[in-house]
Amino acid sequence: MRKKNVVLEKIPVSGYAAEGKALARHDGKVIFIEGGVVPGDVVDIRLSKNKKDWAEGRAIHIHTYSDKRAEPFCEHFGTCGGCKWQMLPYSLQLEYKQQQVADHLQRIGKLALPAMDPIKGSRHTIHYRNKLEFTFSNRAYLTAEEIKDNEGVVLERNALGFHVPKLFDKVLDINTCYLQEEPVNLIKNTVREYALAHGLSFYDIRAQEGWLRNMVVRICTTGEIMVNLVIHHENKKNREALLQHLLKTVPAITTLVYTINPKKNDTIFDLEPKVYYGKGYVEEKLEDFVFKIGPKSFFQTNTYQGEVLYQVTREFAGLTGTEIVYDLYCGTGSIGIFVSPQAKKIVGIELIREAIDDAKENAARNNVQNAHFFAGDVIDICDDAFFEQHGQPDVVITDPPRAGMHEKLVSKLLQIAAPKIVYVSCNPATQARDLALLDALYTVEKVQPVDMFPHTHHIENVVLLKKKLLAVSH
Ligand SMILES: C[S@@+](CC[C@H](N)C(=O)[O-])C[C@H]1O[C@@H](n2cnc3c(N)ncnc32)[C@H](O)[C@@H]1O
Repeated sequence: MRKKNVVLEKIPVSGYAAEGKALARHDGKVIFIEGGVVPGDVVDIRLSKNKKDWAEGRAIHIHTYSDKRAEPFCEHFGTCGGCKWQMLPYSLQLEYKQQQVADHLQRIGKLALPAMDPIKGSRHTIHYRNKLEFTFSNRAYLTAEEIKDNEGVVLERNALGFHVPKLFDKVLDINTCYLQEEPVNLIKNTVREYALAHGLSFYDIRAQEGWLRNMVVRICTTGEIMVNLVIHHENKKNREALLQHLLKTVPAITTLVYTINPKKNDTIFDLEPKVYYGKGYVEEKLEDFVFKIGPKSFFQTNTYQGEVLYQVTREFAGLTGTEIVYDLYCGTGSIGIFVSPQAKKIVGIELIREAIDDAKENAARNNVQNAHFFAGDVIDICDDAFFEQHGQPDVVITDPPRAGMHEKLVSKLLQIAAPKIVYVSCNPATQARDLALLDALYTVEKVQPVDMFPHTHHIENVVLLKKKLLAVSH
């Protein structure tokens, strides 16, 4: 019998597998390990799954620390769910990500790979995000040490920070976060201190009550800053006092909005943010294109690497000005708009209607006249009549969500048989699965991973597919 809850002792960690889990081999099995370990560490692992060929578990003790380790820079490392790879030097993070992409394409996709260029690392390894969402909670997460060191002391249980992984009702109070540039920490700490000093209630997710719920901060490379404060119900006096105090303390804020959310869930997409100060949106730049980002708009969260990603996509598309380009899963149309000067026509398709409204507005703001955007499910929209009406694509750019492309869309792409497909993916595993299906008609010509999220295991990967020259039998 293969027992669970077995502890394997003194196992050397050898590498990384998917989803940021570390990897070891023992007794003919592959062991996937959680718990922030690094290749070169020697660890004890408590197994939670134990199958014939593989097992899964958590490192419970480190006997020997790898000489590959780096010193984590954040005081919240280990508890916070973000930046989980701080214990790895950035050069090694990139090496493992590159390896992951190659492994997925070869193992899942069973593909012969062209020589891969090295992953494009991020110019900024901290302060690279333009958007963060902080959560207010009256159930602060306290570490075992905090509880032990403060015996008999009543600890502050109101927190403004991030959800702790796997604990839906616990929020880690964040002091300094390195994901966004200043003055974002000043904004967060100003709001928290004011709320505590004035007895404003922090949300209780279990009881579904409390006034302050979330705060979303966007900081752009243009210098513009937007804060969206999400409150449970209107309280004009408290709201105005808090927002005025915030503006006075942080005059760099260019627009301040608030959203009233009395619902059980946190999504604000079905709510109307109200502008308290400024124009109600911010503007972000990618090369010479300017994008309007409202409180509900989607935009690549790492602007610097978003630009690099789009440059790779444009280079792979190899446009000459004569091509009809389909931009599938186009979001707010940013890829299509970015490549539009080099194309004859852009056809963008996206499920979310509001994103398509933004795409149209962004096209108009940038004086792009050859881009056309359509709201709906790619599977429903991409039928023969649609291609007939808008033209057969010379290049298809596809950028699906983590789940990858629907099989029906893959079949349609095989039927349409555009000369080139540029596949942008935030999940190399589903990308590899889709590429295996496309292999019937396409060859992988180029592979370029781009690191959008330093200190995390997340990988973005761009693949250029070219239609095979199939032998014609007479
Ligand atoms: C990874 S994002 C791509 C965004 C965009 N290309 C960009 O660079 O900003 C994936 C997009 O696919 C959209 N989406 C998801 N399922 C879809 C579907 N079935 N049909 C059309 N769009 C879909 C999502 O709303 C999301 O905007």
